[in-house]
Amino acid sequence: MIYFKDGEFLTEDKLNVSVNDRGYVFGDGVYEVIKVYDGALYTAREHLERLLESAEKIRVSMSYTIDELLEIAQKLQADNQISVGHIYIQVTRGVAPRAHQFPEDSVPVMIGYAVENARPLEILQQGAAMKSVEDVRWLRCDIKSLNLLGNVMAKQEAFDHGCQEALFVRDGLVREGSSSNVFGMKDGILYTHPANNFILNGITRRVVLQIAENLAIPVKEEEFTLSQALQMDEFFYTSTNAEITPVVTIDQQPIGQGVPGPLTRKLQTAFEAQIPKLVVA
Ligand SMILES: Cc1ncc(COP(=O)(O)O)c(CN[C@@H]2CONC2=O)c1O
Repeated sequence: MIYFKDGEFLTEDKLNVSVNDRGYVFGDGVYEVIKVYDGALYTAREHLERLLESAEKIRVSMSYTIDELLEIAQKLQADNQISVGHIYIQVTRGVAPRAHQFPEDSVPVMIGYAVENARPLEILQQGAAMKSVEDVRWLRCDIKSLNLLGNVMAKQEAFDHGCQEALFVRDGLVREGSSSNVFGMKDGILYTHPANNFILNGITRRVVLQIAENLAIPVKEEEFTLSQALQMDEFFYTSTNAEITPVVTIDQQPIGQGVPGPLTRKLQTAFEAQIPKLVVA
C-alpha cells in the first residue's frame, strides 16, 4: 500500500508517526473520508473544502490548496489502484512534547492512504437496525475531528445490541448517527436535523437534500424527538461509505412496515444514478 505523509508517497515500511504527534496523544486533528467509485473520486472537492474548514475551526493552518489536496487524493487512488473504496486523509496539529496548550512552533502533519472496500450492497438492500444512545459528545460536532471516542463508544453500544449504527439523542432530540446523518420520512415530508454544531454537515446529507429537491420531495430541516423518529413512515442514515442505508428498526421497534420504504428506494436509485456526474475525472 502507498501512503502519503508530508509531501512524500511512501510504502508502509518507510512511514513513521511520532509518539509525540498531537493527533496520537490528544486526537488533536481533523480528517476526511472520500469515496472512490470505479476508480474516480466522488465529491472530493466538497470533502477537501470541509477538511480545510475543520482545520481552520481548530486553528491548524493548512499549507495545501484544494487543488494540491485533490492531486494527492487522486495519486493515492492511482498508486493503490483503487476501484471501489475510499481515501482517508488526516491532519494533526503536529509533533511536540506533551502539553495541552498549542505548541509554539509545531508543523501540521498530514497523512493519507487509500483502501479498497466494496459498497455495502446487502445492508443497502435489507436495511439496518439502530440503537438509540445518549449523545454525550462535545458541542462542536460540526468539526470532523479525530476526537471520536464518543462516536466509537456509541457505535460499540449499537454493536453490543446487535445493531449496525447508533442513533445519538441529546436533550430528547435525535441528532445523527455515530458515523452518519439521519433522515425520517413522514406523510411525504423528509425531515433531517439542521446543519449546526450538534451534527456533522455530511456531504452525503447535502447530496440527498439536492436529490430530494430534484425529485420535488418536500424537506424540513427540523429537529425531531426519538418518539417522533419511531413514528416515521421511513428512516435512513447517510454517509460516504453507508450511502443511503434504510433503517428498519430503532431500539428493536419496526419503522413503518419494518422494511425499506418506497421513498427511501427512490432516493437510493437517484443517488446511484447521479454518481457518474459527480466524479472527479
Ligand atoms: C459523526 C458523523 N456524522 C455524519 C457523517 C456523514 O458524513 P459524510 O456524508 O460526509 O460521510 C459522518 C461520516 N464519517 C465518515 C464517513 O465514513 N467514515 C467516517 O468516519 C460522521 O462521522
